[in-house]
Amino acid sequence: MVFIKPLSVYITQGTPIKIPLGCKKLNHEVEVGVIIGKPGFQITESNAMKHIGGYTVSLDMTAADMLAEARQKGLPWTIGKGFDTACPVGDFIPKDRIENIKDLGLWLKINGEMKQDGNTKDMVFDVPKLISFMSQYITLEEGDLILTGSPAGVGPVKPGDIITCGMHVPGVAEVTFKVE
Ligand SMILES: O=C([O-])CC(=O)C(=O)O
Ligand SMILES: [Mg+2]
Repeated sequence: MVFIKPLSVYITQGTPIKIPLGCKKLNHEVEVGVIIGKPGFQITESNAMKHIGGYTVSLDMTAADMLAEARQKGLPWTIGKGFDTACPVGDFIPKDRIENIKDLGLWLKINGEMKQDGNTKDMVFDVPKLISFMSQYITLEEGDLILTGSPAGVGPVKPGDIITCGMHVPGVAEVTFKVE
């Protein structure tokens, strides 16, 4: 199952995360962001890594109550996943800085308290599989950003919270966002 966020909803550090109108449960989901470096259609799993340009620490911010309602009614996820500021991203991490994308630790803290601490080795579908699957249907373009699913510990944020997140990789800077 894949969904799309509008291009206009991604933000970088310095811009606060805003709770969408009427949302009563805004969840954090830290995810590895994969940035496409070389376009492709119907990419095989064995060729998938060649299409990656780099990575970023990403947040799949989710209006969980609105998403739950849409899910229950069988309606699209557009607002629950695609409201303004729903896709905070960190700096570009060149591909060669990540030794093994299948064994990469990522974490998220709220106000200094660890909430998510996972590893890509626990992913249901690994990164090459995700790239291959999506590209069977959608041409991937240079600069496309694929969020890859969140580890355990997803939960709500509230106004004033400071979210920090990062990867367990020496030299990869942590990312900070404020919730407004
Ligand atoms: O919100 C969801 O149910 C799905 C999702 O984005 C994730 O698991 O990362
Ligand atoms: Mg997610």
